[in-house]
Amino acid sequence: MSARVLDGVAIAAEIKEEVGREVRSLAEAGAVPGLTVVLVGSDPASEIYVRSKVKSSAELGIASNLITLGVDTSQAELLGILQQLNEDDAVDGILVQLPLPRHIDTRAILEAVDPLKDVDGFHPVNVGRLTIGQESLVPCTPAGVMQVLQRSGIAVRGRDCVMVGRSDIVGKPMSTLLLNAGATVAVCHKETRDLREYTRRAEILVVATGVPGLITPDMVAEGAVLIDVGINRLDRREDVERLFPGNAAKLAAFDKRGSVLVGDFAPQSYLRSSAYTPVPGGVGALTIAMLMHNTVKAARMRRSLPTDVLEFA
Ligand SMILES: NC(=O)C1=CN([C@@H]2O[C@H](COP(=O)(O)OP(=O)(O)OC[C@H]3O[C@@H](n4cnc5c(N)ncnc54)[C@H](OP(=O)(O)O)[C@@H]3O)[C@@H](O)[C@H]2O)C=CC1
Ligand SMILES: Nc1nc(=O)c2c([nH]1)NC[C@@H]1CN(c3ccc(C(=O)N[C@@H](CCC(=O)O)C(=O)O)cc3)C=[N+]21
Ligand SMILES: [Mg+2]
Repeated sequence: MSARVLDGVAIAAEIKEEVGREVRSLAEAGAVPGLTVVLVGSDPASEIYVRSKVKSSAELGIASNLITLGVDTSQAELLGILQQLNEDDAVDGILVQLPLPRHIDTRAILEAVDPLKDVDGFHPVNVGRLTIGQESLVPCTPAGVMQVLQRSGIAVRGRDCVMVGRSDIVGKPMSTLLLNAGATVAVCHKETRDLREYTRRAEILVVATGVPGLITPDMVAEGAVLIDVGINRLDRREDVERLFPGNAAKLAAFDKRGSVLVGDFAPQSYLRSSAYTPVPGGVGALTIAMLMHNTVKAARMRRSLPTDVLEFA
């Protein structure tokens, strides 16, 4: 079977186009949506992501603001900044980039963001609302996966879905969205005794573990849809050779940049699928598009404007 590549970049571009139209109509009504990103410390990966969020905002006409804080910022200082942002009427969306330095209690910070401005969808109020199927701000990566499925004509209702990973930011909200959409969902993790027993049964297999090449062809049902959320940077040539035997393009990419990005699926498993999301260029591209979507949604919610015009998450 020849597998279809689900082009995350193209789908993200389509969504950004739609969100851009919403931004312009809000701006005409005098309500330019505003997004503030808070970055504590200087993790290089976080700096890249944050820059790309600010750049996308600018492209769409969202007023973005980046607050960069030193790695020694105290939890109390960060809470004080969040309180100011919660009260600032020009700020529709607040995102605190994760991971935070170890001396800061991540949960305490996520709970300090006004749920109406919580564009990550990580506040317990939004988690709860999602669970009971009420309108909420939905975590960007899982919401992006639902967009990929929907816009690629892949039905979810009644299908057997397996989610590998149970984190609060990807695995759990992803399994909730699939369940709410009518799928039968199994959620697997490190303590799952026989992972293959589950993955082999999946018609739609979503994997977010951060383990490069975890899912091998023997773990995939013929014709399954594979959604690879994992983003792993390989910086040793022998790891690239092991995961991509005979793949000249990946090796060339490695030799050019000194590292490559890979997902959680061994590439040979794609051959058994009917469709799959590549890494890079798959789910990752959707995350930022959905952040832009959530910022506009937050702007509309806070002004009691209808959100159904853009309700696709
Ligand atoms: N595309 C995007 O936009 C995004 C991509 N990511 C990427 O997705 C991946 C996951 O992120 P995140 O959810 O934050 O990661 P976490 O580390 O928080 O969670 C990983 C999950 O995978 C499970 N897991 C790990 N190893 C195995 C294994 N060998 N077998 C079965 N389950 C396993 C863990 O199980 P247990 O709970 O038992 O420990 C855990 O539930 C990462 O690669 C990350 O970079 C993340 C966010 C956005
Ligand atoms: N509060 C918070 N919210 C987040 O949403 C959040 C976070 N913290 N911390 C880190 C993770 C990771 N994340 C990604 C964003 C964009 C890409 C992305 O654009 N990926 C592209 C390009 C990747 C590249 O070339 O480097 C791709 O996969 O094709 C990936 C991953 C958001 N996260
Ligand atoms: Mg912590």
